[in-house]
Amino acid sequence: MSSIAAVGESYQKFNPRAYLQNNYMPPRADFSSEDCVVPWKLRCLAEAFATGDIHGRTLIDVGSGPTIYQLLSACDHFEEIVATDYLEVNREVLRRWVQNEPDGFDWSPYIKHACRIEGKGEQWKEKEQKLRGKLRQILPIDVHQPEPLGSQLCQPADALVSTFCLEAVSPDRPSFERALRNVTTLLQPGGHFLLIGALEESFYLAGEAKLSVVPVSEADVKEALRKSGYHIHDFRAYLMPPGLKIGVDDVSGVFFVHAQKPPVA
Ligand SMILES: C[S@@+](CC[C@H](N)C(=O)[O-])C[C@H]1O[C@@H](n2cnc3c(N)ncnc32)[C@H](O)[C@@H]1O
Ligand SMILES: O=S(=O)(c1ccc2c(c1)CN[C@@H](CF)C2)N1CCSCC1
Repeated sequence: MSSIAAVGESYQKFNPRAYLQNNYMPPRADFSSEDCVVPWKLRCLAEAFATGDIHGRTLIDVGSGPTIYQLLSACDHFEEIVATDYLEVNREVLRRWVQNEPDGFDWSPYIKHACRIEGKGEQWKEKEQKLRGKLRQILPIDVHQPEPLGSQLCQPADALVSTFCLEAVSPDRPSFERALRNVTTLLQPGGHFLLIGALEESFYLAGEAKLSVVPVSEADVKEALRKSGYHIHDFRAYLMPPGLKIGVDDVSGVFFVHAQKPPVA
């Protein structure tokens, strides 16, 4: 079995509820200070969209998983948001959230925080409904394919978002770089890419699944973006406090990148 096939096999045991528990619920998900990692991530995304430079008809989220926090500040700037994931179990979690099913994950702390830092006086229920209205497609994706969305992509997107995906699905640095090159085909020339990921992480848990992660440094991420032709507008890193290392992963830090695909030469 190829190493990429082995990654796909390992994801068959991925448990969305356990993943959400490990990473998006207290005590790890702490909003008590702007210096905590979750407020830091939301602020990175809010500030990127607040520039007014990132807008258009369609934004694609690559490897959405069972989460929507990464789309909260995007929804005012795009007509349509496309969520994607490799696993049907995750796409079903997202569909149930969009349909406001009773067993959905409570994203309200994230939505309230996004409204607060955006400072537009938007009510959180208003933003929640707005995002539900914009999330019109939830598609299968495989970033290891040259055409990650297969024949489902009618035209390249105006922007991409991707959070904790590429390094978590790539067995090594070359496949990480290839995956980035593959997803870049989903983006219009001149389009913007907001990428969040784990620094120097080698594994994470999601229920029975123990997933391997290719450890990447800041330099590795910048090199991969350079090889795919991107201009980096902003690169930030967050050093994980020791208290947040509780055994569900060995992440050392988190990176945020705002990059732009060159316009057609
Ligand atoms: C660590 S989770 C990230 C989820 C979410 N974006 C977040 O910020 O928490 C990685 C996601 O990548 C998805 N995935 C696994 N293999 C993939 C592949 N070949 N192509 C695209 N996504 C994949 C998994 O199903 C999972 O939802
Ligand atoms: O936002 S995080 O930095 C975060 C959020 C998600 C993930 C990681 C980290 C690291 N492992 C990833 C596996 F790919 C998933 N965070 C980690 C500390 S507690 C709150 C969640």
